[in-house]
This record gives sequence, structure tokens and C-alpha cells, in this order.
Amino acid sequence: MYNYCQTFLRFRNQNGWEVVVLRMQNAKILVVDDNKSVLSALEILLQFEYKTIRTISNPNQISSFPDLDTYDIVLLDMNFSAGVNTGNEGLFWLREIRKKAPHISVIMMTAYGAVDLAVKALKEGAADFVLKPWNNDKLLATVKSAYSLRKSQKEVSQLREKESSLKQVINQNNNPIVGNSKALQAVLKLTAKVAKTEVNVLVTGENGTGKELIARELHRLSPRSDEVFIAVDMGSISENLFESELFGHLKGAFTDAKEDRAGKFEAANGGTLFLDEIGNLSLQAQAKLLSAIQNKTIVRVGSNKPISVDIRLICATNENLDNMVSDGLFREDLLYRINTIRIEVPPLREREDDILILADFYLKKFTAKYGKPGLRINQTAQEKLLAYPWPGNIRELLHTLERAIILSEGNVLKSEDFPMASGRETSRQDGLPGGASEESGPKTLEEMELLMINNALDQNDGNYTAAAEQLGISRQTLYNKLKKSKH
Ligand SMILES: Nc1ncnc2c1ncn2[C@@H]1O[C@H](COP(=O)(O)OP(=O)(O)OP(=O)(O)O)[C@@H](O)[C@H]1O
Repeated sequence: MYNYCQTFLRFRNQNGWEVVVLRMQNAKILVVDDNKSVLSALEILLQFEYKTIRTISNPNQISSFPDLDTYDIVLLDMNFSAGVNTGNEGLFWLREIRKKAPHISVIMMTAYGAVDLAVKALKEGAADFVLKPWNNDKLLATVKSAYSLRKSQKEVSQLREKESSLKQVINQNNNPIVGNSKALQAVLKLTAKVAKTEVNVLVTGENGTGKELIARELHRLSPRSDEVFIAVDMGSISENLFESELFGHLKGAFTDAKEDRAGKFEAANGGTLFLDEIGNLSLQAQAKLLSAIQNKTIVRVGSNKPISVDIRLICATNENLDNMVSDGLFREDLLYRINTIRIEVPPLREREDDILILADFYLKKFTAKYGKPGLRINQTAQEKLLAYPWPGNIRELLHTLERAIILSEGNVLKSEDFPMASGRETSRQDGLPGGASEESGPKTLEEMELLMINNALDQNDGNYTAAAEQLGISRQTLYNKLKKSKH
């Protein structure tokens, strides 16, 4: 009696009876042998374990065998013509199968004493071989491991497929870079030039100017564009999570480490890692980052095993890192590492030519989103948009438009639909915000920003998140600006 114990599941039902269920593998197996009794013996043996068994006695049928590529395993005899023992026929058919369906695991069946032939077959891609006459248990074990191999190959290829579609989704840039100004065109030209290289890039500029868009463009135009682009906002990572977020951790390394986890460096391996708000890093975190960049290796928290990583690094900041270096707040050696090429994205107020083009782009986008086709911006409103200094840059412009479109009732957006807090034109026509007179009003951009922040906080009952949202800046930036104004 064969040992079928792995094939059955035994359990007791609610009446206490032992129930035995046949556990069948969903595999499809094809057996090719010119000896009919071999075919029936193998069919009987295998049908207890595997769902689909087909047999053919003439190998010529292999070429025209329907849905061959849906099979998982082929058990293939090495010698077909009676009296011929060279095994060449078997090798020929092995090649044919591998040509038509390279993923199939082929197990060769060879006569005792023909092991050298079997080795030849292994070199040509066979998964394994069994000697005839076979031992049932051994044959079942061989088929079982060939099927496990086949299953894991299937899983790997499915995972690869999923990975590649995920990469496409992650890398998909639904936000094109819009604008015609000379300043933006110069930035795009430099971006395209630098993208082809592997150098580390530092993208600088005020909040909302499009630094992340430029970083994505650098990746899109780079030789790594088929790999992932991973963005990390350093402003939102707390000091004690920095290491685990970036370098990963082992299970049990700290209280919340319930399982091993790869960090962003490993996730970005082969692709681009974008570290936004790099100026927010503590000196301690800067030292760890520098070591990872210099050595091109990371060590997961709780481990001492270095892991090599291959990433292209892009950093961004709205801070003046040179000043931070002078003030001892940023490591000079780190700045030197991340700063091979610097791309400065100009603020929107310095590229006025882009304002109406951007407004038109986002008008189309939001009118489609909110089902308000045909909405247009009238002349005075356009002039107001052009005159406003946009301290929150493009992010503020698109939030302003979105709000105006949501609240609009007619077909035309007028000046009063854009209640900006302040601006060159606004201050002339509508008076300064918060009742400030021209003399007592803010004199510098920083003062104006502070006034706007305070107004937004008032309007949102002191809620920082809502105020930041209204101004089109991140909560962290709002904090930074308030902190700066107190010094
Ligand atoms: N040239 C542009 N064309 C179209 N949309 C733009 C452009 N520049 C920026 N945007 C949009 O403005 C928003 C802010 O851009 P982004 O996040 O790239 O700015 P940022 O400088 O990285 O901001 P932060 O410093 O706050 O991280 C995004 O929604 C982006 O799609």
C-alpha cells in the first residue's frame, strides 16, 4: 500500500466521527511514455494527489497538444523508439516543451544506469529525474517538490507583475508641470540635463513652488524611471521614528516593532529616494543619514547586519541650508553630499507669466471635478490673481481656485470670489487685511506672511491644520514660520 498520509486531512466532526478528506493539489500533470502500462500505473498513482492527469503515448502529440502551457508538470520518458537507448529523443522533446512552455517543470524518466543522460537533461533545464522502475514514494516526492518549485515560480512571476503595476501607479505623475515662464523653462532644462546622471540633487525653493514635481520629473527622465520613486516628508517624521522609517527595523527592536520591516531606503532600492524638508532633520539624524549615503548601506534598527542599497538621492528644502550650516544647525559634510547639483525653483511671484496658465489649468481640472463646466474667470479677477504675491505659491493658487469653484454660483468667477488676504493689487483696491492701514501694514514679505497666518488662525478658531490648509502650506511650515517670527 502506498504511503498517502500527506494526501488526507483527518478531523472529528461534531458527532465525534473521524472524517477523512482527500486533499488534492490543483496541479495539471502530463505523462508522456510509449509504454501504455507505465501510463496507466502513473495515472492511478498520481490521481490520488493531483487534480488533472493526462497521458499520451506518442511524443509527436506534444507539439500539437492543446493548452500545453497550462500544465504544471510533464513526466517525460527519455527513450521512445523501441530498442533505442540514446535518450536523444527525450532531450529533443524536453527542448520542444521548454520552447513552447518554458515555465513547465519537466521530470525525466530514465532507465536505470542512464544517469549521465539524466544529468544532461538537468543541464538542459529539466527539473529532476526518476529512475525506472520507480519507487512510488520516491516518485511522489519528486513530483511534489517539482510542483512546489513550480508554485513558487508562479508566485514570483505574479509578484513581479504586481510589483511592476504598483511601480507604474506609484510613479504615475497625474500632475504635469504647467507654465511657460522663462524662469520655469530654465529649471526644466536643467532638470532634464541632470536627470540622466546619477548625481545627488538638492531642490530648493519656497513652499508650494513645485519642488516635489521637479523631483518626480528628475526620476521620470532618469535611467531609473522603471523603478520606484519613494518620497519621504522629513518634516512629519518624529525624531525617534526617523531611523526605523528610513532604515527599517527587526521584530522586537522596540515596543511597537511587531514584525521585521524594511525602511524607505530599502523600499527605494534601484530607484529614487526623495527626502523632502531635509532642513528639519536634527543633527543626530543628519549624522545617521550621512553615514548611510556615504557607505551606501543601511542597518535596520535592532540588527548589526549592513544591507547595501542602490538609490538615487534627491533632497528638497525651503530653508537656506548654507545659513543653517553657518549657524551650526546643518552639517556641512551632509550638505556637500546631497548638493552635487542644486535646482532652485523660483516663487510664483517671480514667474507671473505662469499665473494665468496655471489658473486656467486648475480651472479646467476643478470644474470637471465639481461638475461645473463653462465656468470662466473674468478680467478683474484675472488681474487680481496676477497682482497677488502668492506666498503659498502654486499650492495656494490651486486651493484658492478650488475654493472659488466650489462656492461659485454663476458662470463667471469675479474678483470677489477670490478673497485673498493681501496682495499688491488687493492692498491698493480693497484695503489691507485685518484693518491695517497702508502706513501701519506689513512692510516685508515675512510680516505679511505672519499677518496672513494670524488671520487664518483667527478664521479657523486657532486650528493649525485648518489654517495651514487654507493658506496652502503644510502644518509643519506654518509652525516653522510662527517659530521663526518669535525669534
Ligand atoms: N508647475 C506646476 N504645474 C502644475 N502644478 C504645479 C506646478 N508646481 C506645483 N504644482 C502643484 O502645486 C502643489 C505643490 O507642489 P509641490 O508639492 O511639488 O511643492 P513643494 O515645493 O514640494 O511644496 P512643499 O515645500 O510644501 O513640500 C502640488 O499639488 C503640485 O501638483
